[in-house]
Amino acid sequence: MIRINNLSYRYKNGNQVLKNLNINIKSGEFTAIIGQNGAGKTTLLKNLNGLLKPTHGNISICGLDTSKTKTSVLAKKIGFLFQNPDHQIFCSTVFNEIAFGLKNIGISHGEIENLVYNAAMKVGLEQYLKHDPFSLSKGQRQRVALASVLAMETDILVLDEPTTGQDYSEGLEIMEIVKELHKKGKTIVMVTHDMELVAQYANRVIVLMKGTVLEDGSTEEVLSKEESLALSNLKPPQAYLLARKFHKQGFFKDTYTVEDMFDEIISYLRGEQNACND
Ligand SMILES: Nc1ncnc2c1ncn2[C@@H]1O[C@H](COP(=O)(O)OP(=O)(O)OP(=O)(O)O)[C@@H](O)[C@H]1O
Repeated sequence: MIRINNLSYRYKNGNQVLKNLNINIKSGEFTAIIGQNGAGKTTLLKNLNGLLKPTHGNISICGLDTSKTKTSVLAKKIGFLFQNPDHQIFCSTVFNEIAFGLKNIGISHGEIENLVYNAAMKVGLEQYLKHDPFSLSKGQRQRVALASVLAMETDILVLDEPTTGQDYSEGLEIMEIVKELHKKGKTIVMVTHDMELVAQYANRVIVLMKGTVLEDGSTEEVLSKEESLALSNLKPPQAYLLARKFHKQGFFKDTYTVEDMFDEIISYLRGEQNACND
C-alpha cells in the first residue's frame, strides 16, 4: 500500500527533517508513528499524502509515485485527518464540508448526496448536515473532518494526533470509529503522543528520532524496548508495564491494555467461581 524508499525531506529554510527513511506498510495494517516533538512525524505524513514532495527518494501510494501524481488524484487513495479540525473545516454547513472533496474530484451531484449521508452516518452526525460546523463541539468538529475524509472512500487513512485537544469521551468516540474502519479493512497510519492509544489500537509501531527510524516492529516488540523508547522520551503505558510483570509470572499472555486485563481477570474469576459451584 505504502512504499517509502530512501525518503529525505528538507524544508526551504534548509531544515533537514527526514533522513533516508525506508518503510513499507501493508494493506490492513494499523501503524502508529511515535517520537518526541520535532522528530518529523507530521512532515512524514504530509509527504505521504503529497502535500510535501520528497527532496530525495520516493514514495509510492497504491502504486502511484507521490512526486508525479496530483494531490487531487492521491486524495482518492489516501485520506488525511489533521490534528486540529479547525485547520480543515471551512464550509458553512456540515453537508458542504463533507461534500467539498467529492465535488473537487468531479463526483456527480446525486452520488454526492449518498456519499455525504453515508459518511455522516459513520461518524454519527447525520442529523447535523444543515448545521454550521462551528456551532458544534470540538469533538463533533473532529468527526465532521473525519466524515469529509471518509466520504472519499480511500483505502488508507492517515491521522495526525486525532484525539489531541479533545476530552476523554470525544477522543474515545473518534478512536472507536477508527477501530471499526480498521476492522473493515482500512489501512491506518496514526501519529500520536498517547502511548495508551498505541497499546490499545495499533498493531505496528514506528519510532522516529531526528528524522530516522529508531524502532519498527509489532506493538508488543516496540513497547518492550524501554531503553530505546527512553531515548525519545517515551515510556510504555502503565497498564503495559503492569501486564509485563504479570507475564513474567505466567499471566496475561497477550494483554497490554487495562480493558483486556480486566476481561481476562473477570473470565478467570468466573472460571474459578464455576469450579467452586461444581
Ligand atoms: N514549514 C516548515 N519550515 C521549516 N521547518 C519546519 C516546517 N515545519 C516544520 N518544521 C520543522 O521540522 C521539524 C519536524 O517537524 P514536525 O512537525 O514534522 O515534527 P513532529 O514530530 O510532528 O513534531 P510534533 O510532535 O511537535 O508535532 C521541526 O524542527 C519543525 O520545527
